[in-house]
Amino acid sequence: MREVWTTGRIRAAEDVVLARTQPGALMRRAAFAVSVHAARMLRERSGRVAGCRVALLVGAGNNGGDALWAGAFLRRRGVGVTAVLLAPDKTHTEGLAALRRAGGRVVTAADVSSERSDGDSNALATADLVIDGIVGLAARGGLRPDAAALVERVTAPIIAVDLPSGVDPDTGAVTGPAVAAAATVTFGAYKPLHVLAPAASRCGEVHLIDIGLRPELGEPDFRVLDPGDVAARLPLPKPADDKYTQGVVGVAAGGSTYPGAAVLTTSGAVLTKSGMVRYAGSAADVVRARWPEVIATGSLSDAGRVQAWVTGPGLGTASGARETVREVLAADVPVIADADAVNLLAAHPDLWDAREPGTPLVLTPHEREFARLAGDIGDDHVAAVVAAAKRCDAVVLLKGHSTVIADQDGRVLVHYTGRAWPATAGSGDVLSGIIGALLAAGVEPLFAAGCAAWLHDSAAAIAASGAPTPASLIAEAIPAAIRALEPKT
Ligand SMILES: NC(=O)C1=CN([C@@H]2O[C@H](COP(=O)(O)OP(=O)(O)OC[C@H]3O[C@@H](n4cnc5c(N)ncnc54)[C@H](OP(=O)(O)O)[C@@H]3O)[C@@H](O)[C@H]2O)[C@@H](O)CC1
Ligand SMILES: Nc1ncnc2c1ncn2[C@@H]1O[C@H](COP(=O)(O)OP(=O)(O)O)[C@@H](O)[C@H]1O
Ligand SMILES: [K+]
Repeated sequence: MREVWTTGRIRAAEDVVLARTQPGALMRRAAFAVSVHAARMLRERSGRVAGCRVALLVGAGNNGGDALWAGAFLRRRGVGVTAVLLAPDKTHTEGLAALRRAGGRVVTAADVSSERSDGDSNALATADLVIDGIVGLAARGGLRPDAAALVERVTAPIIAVDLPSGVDPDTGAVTGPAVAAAATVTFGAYKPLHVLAPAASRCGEVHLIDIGLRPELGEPDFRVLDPGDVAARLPLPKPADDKYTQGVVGVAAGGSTYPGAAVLTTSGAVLTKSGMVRYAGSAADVVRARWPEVIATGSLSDAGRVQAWVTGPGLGTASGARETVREVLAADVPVIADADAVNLLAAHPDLWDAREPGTPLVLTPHEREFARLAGDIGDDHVAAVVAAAKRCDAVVLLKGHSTVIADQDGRVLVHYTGRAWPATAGSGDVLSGIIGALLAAGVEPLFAAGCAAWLHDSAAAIAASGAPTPASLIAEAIPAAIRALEPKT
């Protein structure tokens, strides 16, 4: 499980560690790691390290200090290094002295922008690699114009120190010009921007360097599940199981207007776990035709017992749909409410009263549904989802390029995909079915949502395999996504 801390928490831990270490030791350790990754990138891209040229973009603070020290270490390996200073009066003193001692060159941003053609002012044009030390944890807003102008001139790959400059470290928002790095070397802990869209897509591969902060960090602000975490929670049939003991999933979705939603949601449920799936609604015939093993009935009252209900996809918002949501919420089993069920809950506050207190509820809005349910999402998606989860007394999963999930206790999981294959009509229906299957099997709601987001993305990647894929094929790839996890049977 990858653990993530916000910058305030990281700063506090740094203060403790700084107080007991030699001045500058932490920075040198961080910078040395940057130099190692920079050298590796140089070797991979040009087959050598000595003789290559590296330009450093150096801002006003310690992030610039890291870049300067990294430059000094690279000089020792025979790299030609030129530092481009954005704030010559505020440049990190020891870092600058170290680079100069090592034989590095130093120019100002103004020199580079003046288009002179001597070697130093050409540093950006001739660099094999650029190290971004403009701004780190202190970053606020997009790059300022002088920094943005410098970055615009870069053609070589960029290695970002701690984070790509110009992105918001705590929200991952990108509100102005920002660096797009080929790789990022970060220190002490992952920060939110490394796993939150859109900033995460500007990091390249992220390398975490231990600088001794972990013991001082405490509980993480949020977590990212890895394949092992998902595999450990997947419900697989045990020798003593029968079709009922594994938890029966009920699907109350779709209908005569949107029979496809009924099929896609049911597919997600059928393919995620063994046992039984029931369907209740006016698309019963279509569902039965696609999945003969599903027990399909025309109405909820005939549906029989289930251990979790999935509702919302393709349901519509007419009075019949409202009654379906009300009945499902009153059923005293965990419920996953998606799409129209979210819209109905937003539009008809009385529906909340139908819910049995304490019964798990997972809400899975996309951004527009979230806005109807809980107001404008703003830049800080994690804070907005945490607040909504508390207010709704539910697990809330916000869909998107990074999926953000929170429960009513403030625990947060984030899934960053880095691929956009699931952005296709009906894929949310499949996700609902997966969540329903995991809820029915007794997986804790926060992790049912988290594992489902992971499985869904993995199934989409397998189905797509480099070309666009429809939601039906995402569902069909669920077994392959599960097999790839090699869960213990
Ligand atoms: N603490 C430690 O032990 C260790 C810390 N380490 C390193 O320190 C980094 C944090 O350093 P930091 O706190 O000195 O600030 P930093 O991020 O360099 O910002 C510098 C200045 O940039 C400016 N600025 C702000 N926004 C901007 C924008 N959008 N565009 C352009 N400029 C902008 C603003 O200056 P202003 O111009 O407002 O005076 C700000 O003060 C951390 O990320 C890690 O790399 C490692 O060495 C490990 C050990
Ligand atoms: N840009 C994106 N990158 C990756 N995944 C995305 C992106 N946009 C949407 N998704 C995912 O695709 C699914 C879309 O769900 P949803 O919006 O409910 O679609 P539908 O209602 O058509 O089924 C969600 O799982 C969401 O997280
Ligand atoms: K940076």
